[in-house]
Amino acid sequence: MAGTVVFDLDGTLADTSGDLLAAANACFRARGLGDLLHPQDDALIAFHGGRAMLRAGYGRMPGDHLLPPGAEDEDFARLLDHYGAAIAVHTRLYPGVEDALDRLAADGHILTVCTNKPEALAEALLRELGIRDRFGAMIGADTLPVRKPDPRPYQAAVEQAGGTVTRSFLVGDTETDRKTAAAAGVPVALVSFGPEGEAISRLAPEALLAHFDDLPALARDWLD
Ligand SMILES: O=C(O)COP(=O)(O)O
Ligand SMILES: [Mg+2]
Repeated sequence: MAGTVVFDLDGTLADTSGDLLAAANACFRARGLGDLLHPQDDALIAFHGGRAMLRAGYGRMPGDHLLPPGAEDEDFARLLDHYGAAIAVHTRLYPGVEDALDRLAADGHILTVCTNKPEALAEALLRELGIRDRFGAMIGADTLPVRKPDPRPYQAAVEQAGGTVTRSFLVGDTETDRKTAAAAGVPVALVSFGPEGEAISRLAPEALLAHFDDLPALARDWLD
């Protein structure tokens, strides 16, 4: 019997770090701070989301630089504008994603997305990457009043795609994903091809995913 495979987006299906970091750096430049984040070395920060990037950059400002009140909210809005205007310039699917999605679908599994990216941006990116139609549903950060690690977006992603939570698992890349799966009572496979490599095992996922080629066998193990 088949089941449902739930995918995180940033850092899991696609390396979005280049475009995310470019959007954050545009905000810092607008404040005369220059590029505070490094387009390659800061991928791990990018995968923790827009506000995480802004806070990391602010932490690197010269000691005498003071931000006006409300700067983070203002910059976050600016970041989303920049990002939406250049969402798939550097962004690429990780190796083997499309083959793995083909094989999972051929094995009868339902595929769905649960991301903490705002829904409109996630929709746009999945379309740009040519994979939106592979997924039965897509729940973003603002689709529901709550976001991951609350289990409800996960549950909605499974149920809107026609699946059952008890026969599902999450593929993700961060502690947020680890906590979401635990809250939903399902296993998580964390990718070990990201910036943290195998050190991601510190989060004690039920499995590490070293390459998308390994996912169909894992799905058979866990869901059949
Ligand atoms: O934008 C974020 O906060 C992270 O997005 P993700 O949940 O797809 O990794
Ligand atoms: Mg992620």
